[in-house]
Amino acid sequence: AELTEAVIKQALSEAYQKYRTLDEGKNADYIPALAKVDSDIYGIVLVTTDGKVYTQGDIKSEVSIQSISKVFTMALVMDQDGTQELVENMGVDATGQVFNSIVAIEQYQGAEMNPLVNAGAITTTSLVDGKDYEEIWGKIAREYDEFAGRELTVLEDVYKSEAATNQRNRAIASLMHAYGHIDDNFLRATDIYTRQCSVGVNARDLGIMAATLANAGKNPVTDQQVTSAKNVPEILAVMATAGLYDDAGKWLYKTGLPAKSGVGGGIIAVSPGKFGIAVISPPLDAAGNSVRAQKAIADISNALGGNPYDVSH
Ligand SMILES: NC(=O)CC[C@H](N)C(=O)O
Repeated sequence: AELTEAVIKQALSEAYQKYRTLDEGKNADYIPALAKVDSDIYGIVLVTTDGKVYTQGDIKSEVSIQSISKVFTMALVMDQDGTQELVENMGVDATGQVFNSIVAIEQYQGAEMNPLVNAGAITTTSLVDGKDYEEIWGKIAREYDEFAGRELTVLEDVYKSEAATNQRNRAIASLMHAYGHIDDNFLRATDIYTRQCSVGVNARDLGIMAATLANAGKNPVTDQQVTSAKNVPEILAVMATAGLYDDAGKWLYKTGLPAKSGVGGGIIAVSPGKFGIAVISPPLDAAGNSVRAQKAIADISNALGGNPYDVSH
């Protein structure tokens, strides 16, 4: 199908209606504040690489970005240090394990994994240069703002709730320190990581962030080059192999799209050169991926010929 306005609107509206009453999955509850988020929030946003924004449902409610943030800190570190740094530190391979796996760290002493699982992500955050917490946080926050095209804020209740209950992530950071991947500031890195996960985003923000990746690192709404174009194929490769954790294979099989989920209920997906798409819906499946978001994105992308491996249309 050609990507006309009518075709896009139709695909969004069909997927929105089809899954509105779906009653599967449940909110993440290992971070207490997430259990309290309204499970009925449901919004879909598709942004084309020429900057047109299409929306359905709730595009105002903010949820915490959670693991989707990992993609944008990865981009920041690639711009700072070049693209080899991460490969040499924690690697760019799927773990086949849950996102906060300790087994995956033990297996190769913190190597042979990737920046999109907790161990690799906290390590990536630890690599952002800066003289103190404030300077490092400022760089991360600015990067996210530029991807979204507006100033985002931290959801302080989510931050406090996770900071009080993130013993497991502190253990992960400590192990990554023990294996020489993170320096002595591993607890500060964990705290900054927790803060980055608590940034509030609505479906529109996530759609624009995804479209910036679809558009070679240039935000198609603000026209700002946010990250170097040469980083993007490498970021998308890691999203394809590990963006939906241990279900990344199933997802890629169905859609062909590099994507990233977060336990706040958001998923972004990228059809390179065509569009970015995002859905927010908090109830998750057992792997920690939004149930409605996976279904809606798969339907919409397949209706629009978004799968880069499918050249039959
Ligand atoms: N998968 C996720 O979204 C996890 C992010 C969450 N902040 C954690 O570290 O556990």
